[in-house]
Amino acid sequence: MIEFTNVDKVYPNKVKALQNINLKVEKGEFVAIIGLSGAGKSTLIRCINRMHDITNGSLIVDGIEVRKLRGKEIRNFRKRIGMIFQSFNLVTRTTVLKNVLVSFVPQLPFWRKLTGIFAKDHKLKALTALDQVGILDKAYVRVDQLSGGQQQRVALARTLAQNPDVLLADEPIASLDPVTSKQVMDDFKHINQEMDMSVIMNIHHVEVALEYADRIIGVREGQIVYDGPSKEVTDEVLDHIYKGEIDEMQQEILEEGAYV
Ligand SMILES: Nc1ncnc2c1ncn2[C@@H]1O[C@H](COP(=O)(O)OP(=O)(O)OP(=O)(O)O)[C@@H](O)[C@H]1O
Repeated sequence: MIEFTNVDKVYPNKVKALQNINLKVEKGEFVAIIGLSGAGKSTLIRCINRMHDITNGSLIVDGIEVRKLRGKEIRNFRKRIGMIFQSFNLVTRTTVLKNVLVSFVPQLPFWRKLTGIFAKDHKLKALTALDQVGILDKAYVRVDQLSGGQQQRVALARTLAQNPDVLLADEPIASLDPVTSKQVMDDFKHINQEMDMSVIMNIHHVEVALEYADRIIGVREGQIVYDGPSKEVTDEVLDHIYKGEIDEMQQEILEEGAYV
């Protein structure tokens, strides 16, 4: 379980990215975080795995007070929290399997790091993860020969190989076409349901968020302005979350209209 209590995040440049966040996410939930660019979505997600430190309040993940972790504790904690990025972060000139195996490198003894020889059980875990996202047949293919969607699946497999409790995803479909986006979102849904893994995802595509997530969190100017089931998200709720943008769009339409 993830619990934010009165969390603020102020960056060193004094930007208040999060203000008084109160939020609980239970195991197995599929949560989408939506909101305007700059609303604080990435910051919110990145506090969970301690990529960013919170400034005030308390953030507890599976009973652990995240801000109190130090050194090795942070590394061990991060293994339990999978993170998927928009940009896949893969080594494209090598095979799919090696990219998944990379996730085990921090756990290897020095001689294995040096020789690049992976243990059998790591290979097995990596191949199982590739199977879970449906690209086992690509294990020995170079990553630069895969499509964008297949590359995102490799990134997903690399994260799954660590068997995390939670999957955080920061705009995972932002650079994908609609068909590929659907495949990747189906993967997330499948993992969420079959493996009972919580998914917390930042996403700009509102219609996709509503289709796949069970719960929507709307963020505006660093604050949660909606938290509820996807089914209950109405146009009024979306207006409230995206208020600034809609007002600006209306203004632009009106101004353009004046020139017609
Ligand atoms: N490392 C940083 N240092 C200083 N300010 C930052 C940093 N990262 C983000 N910010 C600021 O914090 C606010 C929230 O940013 P954040 O990236 O969390 O928003 P977002 O909703 O994820 O935006 P987008 O959808 O464009 O990715 C913005 O005003 C942003 O400029």
